[in-house]
This record gives sequence, C-alpha cells and structure tokens, in this order.
Amino acid sequence: MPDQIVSVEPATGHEIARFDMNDAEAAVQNAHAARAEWAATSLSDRVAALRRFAELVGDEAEDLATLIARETGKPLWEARTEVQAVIAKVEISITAFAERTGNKDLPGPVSGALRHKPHGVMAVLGPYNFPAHLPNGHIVPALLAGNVVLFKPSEKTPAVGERLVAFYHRAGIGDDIVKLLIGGAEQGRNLIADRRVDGVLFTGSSTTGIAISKALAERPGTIAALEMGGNNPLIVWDTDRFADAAAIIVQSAYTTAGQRCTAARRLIVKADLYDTLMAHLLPMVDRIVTGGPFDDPQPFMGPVIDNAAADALLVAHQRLVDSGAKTVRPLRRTSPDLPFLSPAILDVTDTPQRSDAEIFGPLLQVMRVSTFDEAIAAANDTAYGLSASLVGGSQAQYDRFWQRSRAGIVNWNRPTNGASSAAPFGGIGLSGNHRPGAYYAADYCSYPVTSTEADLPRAAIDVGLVPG
Ligand SMILES: NC(=O)C1=CN([C@@H]2O[C@H](COP(=O)(O)OP(=O)(O)OC[C@H]3O[C@@H](n4cnc5c(N)ncnc54)[C@H](O)[C@@H]3O)[C@@H](O)[C@H]2O)C=CC1
Ligand SMILES: O=C(O)CCC(=O)N[C@@H](CCC(=O)O)C(=O)O
Repeated sequence: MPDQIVSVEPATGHEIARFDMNDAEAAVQNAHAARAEWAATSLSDRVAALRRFAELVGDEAEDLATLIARETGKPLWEARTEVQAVIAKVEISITAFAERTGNKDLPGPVSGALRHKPHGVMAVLGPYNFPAHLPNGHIVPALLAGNVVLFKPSEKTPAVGERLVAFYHRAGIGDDIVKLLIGGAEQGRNLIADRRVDGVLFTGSSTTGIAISKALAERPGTIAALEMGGNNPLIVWDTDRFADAAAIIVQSAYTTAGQRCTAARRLIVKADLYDTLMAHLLPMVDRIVTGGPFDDPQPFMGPVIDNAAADALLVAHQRLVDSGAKTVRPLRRTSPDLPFLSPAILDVTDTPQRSDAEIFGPLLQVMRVSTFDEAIAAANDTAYGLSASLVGGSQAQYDRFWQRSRAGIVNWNRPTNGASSAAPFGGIGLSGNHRPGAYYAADYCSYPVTSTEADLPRAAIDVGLVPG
C-alpha cells in the first residue's frame, strides 16, 4: 500500500495534491481521550460552533464548490448546490436534534425524564460522489449530539475531505473532536476494527456496507448506520405528458453522470407508450452536454470519477449486451484517456436473467411491460430498496404503487433523486440497515436515557412505613 494518496481531477487527469495517509490507531487514541470534553460542552456551545462552521462555508462557498468540481468532475453549477446542502444541513440538524432527541419530562406519578447521551467516538466513512455533503450529513448531527468524529473521506476525494475538516476546526471545533484520517479501504478497516470506536456512519457501496456489518458482527454495542446503493426503478404509466416524463427520466438517470445512489437505473414503461416516450426521450438524451466542470456553457454531465470506474461501467454494459440487451444508445468513452462517458440506454425487456448489481454511472436499462401489476413486480425485483418513482398514472395507481413499493423513497411525478435533507433518507434491503439519515440522523447519533427522579429517597414514606 502506498503511503500517499494522489488526488486527481477526473476531467483533466491533472494532479490536485498528494496526501500522507495517517495512522488510525493514533487518531482513535486522541479522539477517545477527547470524547468526554466534547460531550460535556453545552448544547448551545456546540450549536454556536456549527453555526460558525456554516457561516465560514458560506463565506468561501465558491472556493469549496470549485474544489468539489475539480476533484469529482461534476459541473460547477452542481458543485454549488452541494455547498448549499452543506450549509443547510446545520439548521436542519439543529431542528432534528431538538425534535427527535431532545429532553422531555415523562408524565406519571413519579417525576421522570428522557434525555439523550452521545455514543462517544464515531467513525464517518465517506463516498466520492458527494464528498462534502454526505459525510457532513453524518458529521454535523454526530457533533451536535456530543460525539467526537473520525472522518475518513473517500480515497478518491481527499482534498475536499481535508477542506471540510479545516472548516470545522476554524469554527473552533478542536482537532481531536473532528479528526481527518486519510486513507483507503485498509485505513477504513483498521479504523472500525478498533473497539474504542462506538459507531460507524457509512455512505458507500453495498459491498462495503456488508463488509462493515461483518466486521462489527461481534460488537452489537457498536452502532452502524449504513447508507448504501440502489437499483432504482422509474415507472412510466398512463400519461400524455411525454416531454415532462422524458425530462424527469433524464434528471433521474443522468444527473451527476448517474453517480447518485438514488439515480434511476431501470425504466419500466407501459408497452403501448414505449414508442412515443422514446420519441421524446432520445432527442433529449442526445442533446445532453457532457464536459469539464468549468466549461462555458456549463455541461449537464461531467465525467465519472476515474478511468477504473469508466472501464468497470463499460464491462457491465458489455455484459448486458452479451446477455441479450438491445442497445438503444451505447455507453462509450467520448475521450480516449479521460473518464467521460456518453449517456446510455439498453432495452432489457428480453433479458430477464440480468444482474441486479448497481451500475453506478450513466446507464439506464429500459423494459416494456403490459400491466400495472407487472410494472410494480418489476420495480420490486431487486435486492435493493432505496428509491422508486411513478410518472403518470391515477391517484389510485399511485396509492397501489406506494403501498407495494419496497423502497425508502417513493415518489409520484418526481425524479428518483434530489431527496430533501429535511426528511428521513434511507432505504431497505441492500440499500440500508433501517437507520435512515438526513432528518433522522439525529436518531443514531445518541442513545436515550430514561430516569425516574426524586430529590430524596422516599420509599419508606411511599409505601406507608413511616408518616410523610
Ligand atoms: N445510500 C446513500 O446514501 C449513498 C450511497 N452511495 C453508494 O456509494 C457507492 C459509491 O461510493 P464509493 O466511494 O465507491 O463507495 P465505497 O463503498 O467503495 O467506499 C466508501 C467508503 O468506505 C471506505 N471503505 C471501503 N472498504 C472498506 C472496508 N472494508 N471497511 C471500511 N471502510 C471501507 C472507502 O475507503 C470509502 O471511504 C455507490 O454504490 C453508491 O450507490 C453513495 C452515496 C450515497
Ligand atoms: O442526505 C441528505 O441530506 C439528503 C439526501 C440526498 O442528498 N440525496 C441525494 C443523493 C445522494 C447520493 O447519491 O447518495 C439525492 O437524492 O439526489
């Protein structure tokens, strides 16, 4: 394993910076020692520090967006929206903390209270597709609840990870309260293997989520919140709004070059709408502008994260073609040595035996079905369960779709992606372990302590042994 990680711009291949990997053991040691101090800090001080953090990010929003765009390749307009999500997360988390985990008096004859305590040391493992927003979505609620945080950004986006952590530090949150750990899978494994880590807050692939579950199998007391991938369906049913349906499909399948866990991967279309829908969708797909993050005019889609990811996507595409999928629009490299890919569509109607694996890029599989029940069955024909959308259909059909869908996000006439931070966010099956994040992240950042309380031990009086 090299002892440095090199951050590279996907859109140019240029190096951004090199980072020394650090030692998980030492980081855990320091965080463990610092946990009592942060837990004892008043809630109002923690809130004030996080509001300072949001203010600093706001002051330097353009710099942070530029770095996100450089390191992920996503267009600058999109990186700017990521920065706004980082800022918004603070107030949303403060509200969520109060509403989900705040202190309450318990009613009853004996005075009682419900309060919450932090777990202690939380490991946050981040993905590359939203290198600031998604780890921040774990870090802010964890800090707010009084935990210390060890944050290992994705090895593909260490520069954004480092910048994010610098903002917390500049806001007055100490180096041992939020600690940056640079490294790859090995550092991640070492980090969570340390029994002083009380919680693992993970966003990434289902494969890694399963490895984390196994690593924690003998530590039931270590909380794990696993936000993983999806193989998300989008059904198009009775509608004559084909241009709108096509726009929702494009947004769902190709935003962030398909590198969103909530991206639509499978388009399920009522057979007799197929030709008209395609007549609207294909020209739109053909007009998608792909380019570098700072191109003018701005592209809709950037490259995928690196050449290895592009190659893996091309292999997955070829496997589908080999198993009988028909190419509607091919997945191909649009640059010989950079990871730019064209938006692709494969018709898999006659390929029932294909893999259910998440294909994390701009590749949409389309299938035609005859009945609404078939459409729902096809939508649920996945081990994942993150998001699902119905475009068109009646209220009664949406109700049936909602009732039967096995997913944590079920939408009507809206894209599969673009979820709000002000709502719970998570999936079932291979998509999550029933610890939804965003608005519900507060729930897994602390544990409840129930107390019944009296100012004196009065048991003898209470049972009438002595006069009151
Ligand atoms: N449901 C959700 O909220 C989201 C899910 N994702 C999913 O993430 C994937 C893409 O992100 P990637 O960065 O490729 O995910 P990944 O699973 O490869 O890596 C995520 C993080 O886990 C670390 N890691 C890898 N192996 C580990 C191990 N054995 N133990 C501990 N840590 C380990 C990595 O170094 C990285 O920091 C896609 O599958 C996507 O769907 C991405 C964003 C959000
Ligand atoms: O975590 C939040 O605050 C809200 C959820 C969110 O931002 N979801 C994004 C996708 C994130 C991803 O790819 O993992 C969305 O739904 O587009």
